[in-house]
Amino acid sequence: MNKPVIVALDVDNSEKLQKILDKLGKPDETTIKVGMELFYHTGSELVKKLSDQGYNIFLDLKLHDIPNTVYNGAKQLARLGITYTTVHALGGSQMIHAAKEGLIAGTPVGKTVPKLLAVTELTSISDEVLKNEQNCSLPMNEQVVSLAQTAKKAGADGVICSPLEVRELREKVGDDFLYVTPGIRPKENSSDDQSRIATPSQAKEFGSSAIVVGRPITLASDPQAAYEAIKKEFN
Ligand SMILES: O=c1ccn([C@@H]2O[C@H](COP(=O)(O)O)[C@@H](O)[C@H]2O)c(=O)[nH]1
Repeated sequence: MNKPVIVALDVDNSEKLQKILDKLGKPDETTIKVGMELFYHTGSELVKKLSDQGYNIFLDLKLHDIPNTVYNGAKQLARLGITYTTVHALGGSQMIHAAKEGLIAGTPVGKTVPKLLAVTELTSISDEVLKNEQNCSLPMNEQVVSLAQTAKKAGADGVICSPLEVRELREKVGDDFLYVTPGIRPKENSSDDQSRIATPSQAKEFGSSAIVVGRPITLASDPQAAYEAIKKEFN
């Protein structure tokens, strides 16, 4: 089976959303990511609607709060028919565990519990920012491994990381864990807010379980051709 290319639908209205969805093919073969922009604009009703249409939904709200608040938030998200959701691993093991428990408690009987992915270091964070702004004494790869180990012990199903870290993560954290990787740029010399980037074929070579791609598809002159090319390169 093909590994998912998750399309990040970072748009601010339903018309733009529909235009992109029309290019992506059958809902039950498509995984879409609803992030802050779309969710804050349209709310949970849209997520339920997309789920009812058959899309696999990655709801990426990156919860990060005290464990009790995250438990109750995750419990609400589990009612929306989503496949994946996210927390920040930096929230700590108790918070990650609370998110998982909230998802279990909120999932309707007979439905599958959404997979919990913990964001390690955002793919926009560079080595310099990690050291000089986060004052982290570990190099990026060790910091990401450490956060992934914490997330796994706390009950997460996987992590969000850069493809550049997946090989080491598979060795040190295991293959029984999901490595979902944004920071995908089809051209190696891209320069934008992403920092730890890789091409779809590098992500495949390094062992990403799934890739998350936004602007290289949504801003392409032909989004359908861009999506198909990325799927081909990753699988
Ligand atoms: O570390 C992270 C965590 C999440 N993201 C999200 O992925 C997409 C990437 O979009 P592009 O347009 O391909 O850069 C975006 O929705 C982010 O919120 C991430 O990039 N890095």
